[in-house]
Amino acid sequence: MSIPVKICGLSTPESVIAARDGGASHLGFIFFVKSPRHVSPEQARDLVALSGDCQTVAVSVDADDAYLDAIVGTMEPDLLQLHGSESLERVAEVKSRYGLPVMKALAVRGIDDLARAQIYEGHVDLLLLDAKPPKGAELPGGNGVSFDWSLVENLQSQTPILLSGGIDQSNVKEAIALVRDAANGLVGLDLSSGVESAPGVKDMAKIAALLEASKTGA
Ligand SMILES: O=C(O)c1ccccc1NCC(=O)[C@H](O)[C@H](O)COP(=O)(O)O
Repeated sequence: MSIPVKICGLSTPESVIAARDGGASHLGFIFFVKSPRHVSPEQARDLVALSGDCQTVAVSVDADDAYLDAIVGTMEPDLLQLHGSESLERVAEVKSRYGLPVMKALAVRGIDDLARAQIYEGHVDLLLLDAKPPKGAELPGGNGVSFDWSLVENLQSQTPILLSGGIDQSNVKEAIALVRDAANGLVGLDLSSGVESAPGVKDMAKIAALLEASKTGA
């Protein structure tokens, strides 16, 4: 049985097509200028035109209304991923302003970070558990590092969760097994660097291989 997989940081038609045809459930587009994966709302709109049946996700970091207005109005995403330190109040504002489902990303290093995830329960449509960025990192996500996945055993969430951070060919089998065995809310995976040949450069063969693994678990 295949599990939902979001491929994030797509910025070219080739990579969108590879993710779409490989069976990705969600396609993520990054709106964060410091990221090598950053796209403009207009670029995202053109890429979304190739997205087929995939859910399209606009990833922003503590964005203000003006920027979100431009993103939503131009690209028309299916889902908003908030990858900064957005409060519950800000999440509620965003949900009501755009009428779109919201996925809140949370940075995890230790057990206390998972406790914070519970705060968003019932207020967001999806949660994404990502690794805390390494010291000095410029990006809040897309760093290719994992957190200790054994921590998710402590989780009990009614809100569906995507597992993220440093998933690649070397550990995807373990990640899939975690999702398949989970009775705690984990429903799928999210990844970016693990299907790249260099930061921001997606590798079509890696995308195809990872998505194939998500179907077979092998
Ligand atoms: O990927 C980025 O460059 C990025 C920049 C700013 C905010 C979020 C970002 N990525 C969000 C994602 O959903 C990534 O897929 C997630 O962090 C996992 O990335 P990776 O560890 O590289 O698989």
